[in-house]
Amino acid sequence: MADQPVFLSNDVVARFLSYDELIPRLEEVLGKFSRGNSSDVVQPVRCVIPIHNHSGFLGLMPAYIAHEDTLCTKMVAFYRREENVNLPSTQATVLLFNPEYGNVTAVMDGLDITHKRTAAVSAISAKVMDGLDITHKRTAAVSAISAKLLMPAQSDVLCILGCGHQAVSHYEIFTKLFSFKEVRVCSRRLETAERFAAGVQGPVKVLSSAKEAVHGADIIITVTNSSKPVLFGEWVKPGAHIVAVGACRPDWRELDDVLMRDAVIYVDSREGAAVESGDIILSGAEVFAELGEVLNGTRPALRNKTTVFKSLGKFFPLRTGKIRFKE
Ligand SMILES: NC(=O)C1=CN([C@@H]2O[C@H](COP(=O)(O)OP(=O)(O)OC[C@H]3O[C@@H](n4cnc5c(N)ncnc54)[C@H](O)[C@@H]3O)[C@@H](O)[C@H]2O)C=CC1
Ligand SMILES: O=C(O)C1=NCCCC1
Repeated sequence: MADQPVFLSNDVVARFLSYDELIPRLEEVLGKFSRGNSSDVVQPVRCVIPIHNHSGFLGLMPAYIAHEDTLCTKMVAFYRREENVNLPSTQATVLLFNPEYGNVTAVMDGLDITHKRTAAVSAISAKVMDGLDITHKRTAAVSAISAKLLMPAQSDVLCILGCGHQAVSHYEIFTKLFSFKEVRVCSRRLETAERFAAGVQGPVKVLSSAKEAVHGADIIITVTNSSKPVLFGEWVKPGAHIVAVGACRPDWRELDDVLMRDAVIYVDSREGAAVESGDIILSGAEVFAELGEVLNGTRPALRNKTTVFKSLGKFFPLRTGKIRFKE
């Protein structure tokens, strides 16, 4: 008879999630996923149901990695919240299974508990920064992989549009991995951007207009919960790299048609993009490659062109070998 599953709170999970380990791990899984032989890394397009009464969605994200026998699923609820609503914008839980017996061995908090309590109003508290969770770290790490592959060789200016939770993890990893001369932020409300700037550890310039914020930027990260474009092709410096993290529903946008038409489009999963990305579906843009294909060397990284990485969220890097459970 199997033991009860263990519960791993965010602070325990966080100990296993250093960016130094996350990045190579995610590169490995992204590459395997894109190999075409789907029997090794199996990750179907997530199943998402609307939570009509609360303007939210629940996504189920199962994954099996055959060569290391890892079976898990993430369950994520996400909402488009107004900033003054004291409710979380994302909640996530990860279940880890014994693949042979099918029993659950671990339940992992996918979001920091402090974050859950304080989200929205004091979203960018120092505590959130200390306890960045699976969802925030994984998403930012994949974005950093896209930047490693696709941002211009000389990238001096980083701009982040949106100043919520993902902005924090993206700021953290991008300033850790790369050296920018200037980091700019802009959010829907000036006070949110100012609170962000006061909370992060490092220099950042707050701008009140997105157009001014992105002017001349070499890399632009959109981490908003907007359903309408926040970034327009005519503002973007030719050759820039855009990491588009929000707009994970087929009728939501962050990028306009001009940008989607003029840029070379990379995704985490072609299949997922065709079903979930409003920026791709509604603009009719063609996907050029998956990040995994670039990592595998089967598609090129066109660094000299304007590139967009449309992130949708996949590939959580759990490995049972790292955490030992009694079964
Ligand atoms: N691609 C992926 O793997 C993942 C995507 N997401 C998505 O990323 C987005 C951001 O997530 P969180 O940071 O957790 O959300 P959040 O709710 O904490 O922050 C959203 C931010 O966007 C800003 N914003 C909204 N409209 C804007 C506009 N027009 N211009 C500038 N800023 C604007 C808000 O002011 C807020 O600061 C959400 O859409 C979320 O669903 C979240 C997790 C993973
Ligand atoms: O991968 C995730 O986690 C999420 N993806 C899209 C929306 C919210 C969370």
